[in-house]
Amino acid sequence: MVRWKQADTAMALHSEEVIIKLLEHGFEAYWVGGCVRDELMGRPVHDMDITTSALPEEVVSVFERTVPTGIQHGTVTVLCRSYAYEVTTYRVEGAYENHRRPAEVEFVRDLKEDLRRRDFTINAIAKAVDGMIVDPYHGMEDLEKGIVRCVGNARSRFQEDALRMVRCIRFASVFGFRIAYRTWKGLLEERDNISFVAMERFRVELEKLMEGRRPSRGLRLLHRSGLPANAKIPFIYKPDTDLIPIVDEIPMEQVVIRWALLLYACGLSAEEAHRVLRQWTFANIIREQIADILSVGEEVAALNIHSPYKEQWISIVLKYGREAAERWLSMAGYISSKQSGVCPVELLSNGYTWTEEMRIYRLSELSVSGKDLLKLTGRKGGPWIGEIMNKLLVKVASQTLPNDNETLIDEVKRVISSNE
Ligand SMILES: Nc1ccn([C@@H]2O[C@H](COP(=O)(O)OP(=O)(O)OP(=O)(O)O)[C@@H](O)[C@H]2O)c(=O)n1
Repeated sequence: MVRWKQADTAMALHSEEVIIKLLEHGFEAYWVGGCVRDELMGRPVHDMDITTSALPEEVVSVFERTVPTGIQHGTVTVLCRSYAYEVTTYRVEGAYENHRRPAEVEFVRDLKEDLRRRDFTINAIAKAVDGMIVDPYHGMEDLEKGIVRCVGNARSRFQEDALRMVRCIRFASVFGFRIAYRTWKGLLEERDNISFVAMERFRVELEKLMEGRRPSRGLRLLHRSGLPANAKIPFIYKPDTDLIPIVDEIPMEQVVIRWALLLYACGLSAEEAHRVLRQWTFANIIREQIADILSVGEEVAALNIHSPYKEQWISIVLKYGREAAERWLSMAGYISSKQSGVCPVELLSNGYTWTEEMRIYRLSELSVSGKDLLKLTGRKGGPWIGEIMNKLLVKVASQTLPNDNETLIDEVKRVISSNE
């Protein structure tokens, strides 16, 4: 059994079962692509792709549970226990349609030919079930030197699939690799074809780039490549702001804050950020999470220095939620190391504690209700109830008032009589 240090043990074990079964039926089969690359680099392996000499229908006949994912392009998904493996037949690719996918593929029986049609040398390494590495295009050497290099002619590789140009920059950025001269040259020569790539595919690469080690480098490379302009994507990157390098300092797990900081550094308001993120085809939920962080910042910028800071902060927390508020505090902390004035010092040092100390978040948690207010005042219902209840919520949440019925009724009386 081959030991995979970077892969989930069960995932590796079952993928090996798949390979062995293909071998038992007289076919060749290897692990290939990202899993081999990531294992060699000591990076976590997320999925394990298999390449085989078996034709798609032969793969289907060998396994009990398969899904014909992209059978005309040679890919069958093999289900083994709770794992799914993409098993792709050795192939070379015919003419490409719109620089996106080959109109037809030709299945071949030689692994080296299959590896030759792959994008980069570091992705063109195969691993056999006995652990032997097949690396005809010297991907291991490029891994060691830290180089992203196309297999063979760069222009041809980029013509086949224009997304590979963005992948090239993504790999360079995430791995901290440099791009081979001819590969970069080929990219610049082919960059117009990026317009054939769907925004969703571009965005997925952008997301991976932002989750990587040094997003600022990838953003700079993207800017220099001219790809975003050709893809007609609203690329908001500003090379001259000294805030962008801070994006790299934010932990990868907090990628939402990285995005918010990038958009902030490029001068976008929450509303503009929302629009750009929609054009980039981000899911609603992520879009809102990012824009909410910026909204918190906008509300902080508008705080009234003559009113109690704590209560004003708590009302922002209540409006956008604790997560967005704390994310903004974190982002403001990073920015403050480079730029003053983004957040009042009092808030920067106390914001987390104030937020942590909140005991209630919702009107329903107050010990008075709208009905109590109606009974107490004898007035007709209307928006005034919501206004008073919200004031009470802010005061209780920020611990200016205790959450007991008697105190809150007194406060209501005071507010009404003073017409606040
Ligand atoms: N445009 C592409 C996409 C993929 N590949 C080949 O298919 C493999 C698997 O592709 P994919 O799973 O999309 O990416 P990974 O290389 O595995 O990288 P990651 O998981 O980091 O996206 C790649 O390694 C590469 O050999 C390619 O040649 N051209």
